[in-house]
Amino acid sequence: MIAPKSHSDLPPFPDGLPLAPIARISHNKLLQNDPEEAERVLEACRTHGFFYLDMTDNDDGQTLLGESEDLLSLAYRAFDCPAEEKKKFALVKGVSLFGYKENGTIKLTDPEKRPDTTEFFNVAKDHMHGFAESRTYPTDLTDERHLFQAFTRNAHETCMLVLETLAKQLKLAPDAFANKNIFEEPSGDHCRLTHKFAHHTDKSAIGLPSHTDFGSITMLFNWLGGLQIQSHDPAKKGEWEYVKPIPGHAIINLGDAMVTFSNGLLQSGKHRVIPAPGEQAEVDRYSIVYFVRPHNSVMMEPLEEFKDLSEHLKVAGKFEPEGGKTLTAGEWMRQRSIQLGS
Ligand SMILES: O=C(O)CCC(=O)C(=O)O
Ligand SMILES: [Fe+2]
Repeated sequence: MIAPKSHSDLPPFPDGLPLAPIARISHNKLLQNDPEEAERVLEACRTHGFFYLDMTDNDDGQTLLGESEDLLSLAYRAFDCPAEEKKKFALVKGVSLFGYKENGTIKLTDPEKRPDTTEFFNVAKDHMHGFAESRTYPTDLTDERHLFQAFTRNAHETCMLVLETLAKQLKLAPDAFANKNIFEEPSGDHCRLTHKFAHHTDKSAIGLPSHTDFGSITMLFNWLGGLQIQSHDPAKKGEWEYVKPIPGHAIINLGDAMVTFSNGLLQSGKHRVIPAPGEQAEVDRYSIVYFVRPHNSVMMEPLEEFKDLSEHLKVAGKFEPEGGKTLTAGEWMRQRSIQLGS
């Protein structure tokens, strides 16, 4: 294991690579209801479905940054144990999204059938808060229950600020999206710790194959490059561009559930993880992710206000619910997780 000890130990992100031109949004301005910043959030979510959130400019943001660093240290410890130990906590595909996913799994929709080089621990918000009966997790993780509780609550709140901003910009009730993602209701919300091995003998392997997240909104903290999204510039359409990590900034992206709720007005950006560029490729890569997913009883259909948009747009992932009927979020998540292989 080649784990960095802090930001200052990390090799630099090289110059001269194609960077995704995604907006930098101020968390503080969103908290202050700044109308121009709100407009920029809507624009980002109608185009890339991705933006940076500057968390350095207010106390809540600083708290979350601190918690993400604490979870990074925890991730170093949690993954640094024998594979056999970690596999005792394996998630069961099609049954539950929560638990350990080893590297080397293959996404069913990946045309090239490449194995991935990333292992995960998916830790359910409901298990950490006692909103649902918990599965087992390694004691390294359960010993940090309070950290998971604080991080998931704060990350959820920040994600709800984004959803409220979008709802207001779209002239909906402020809670039109937030009320589909109620913190205390059973849902697929979880914190994911990821670890990508620096060196891999299988040259066909990829960090994470291209995908869209399938929940409502994702908040991501990473420290090394490798994350890429596809360009929206018509001249470069489909070309992959790096989302360079910026210290003190989270990366926010929308998932397919928001595409469904908005009937295609809002976008879920396709993304993937490849080996970190330049010297960064020599270091194991970790990320800390919080996924907000609609709570299990929500119907996966457009909001009333968007039902008559002339054309019903399909979600970005090639996902069609079985039988074409409207699913509850619980069933939708189950079907998507089987397809994703994670
Ligand atoms: O690690 C990253 O930068 C992205 C992770 C990701 O896309 C995911 O876990 O869905
Ligand atoms: Fe993702």
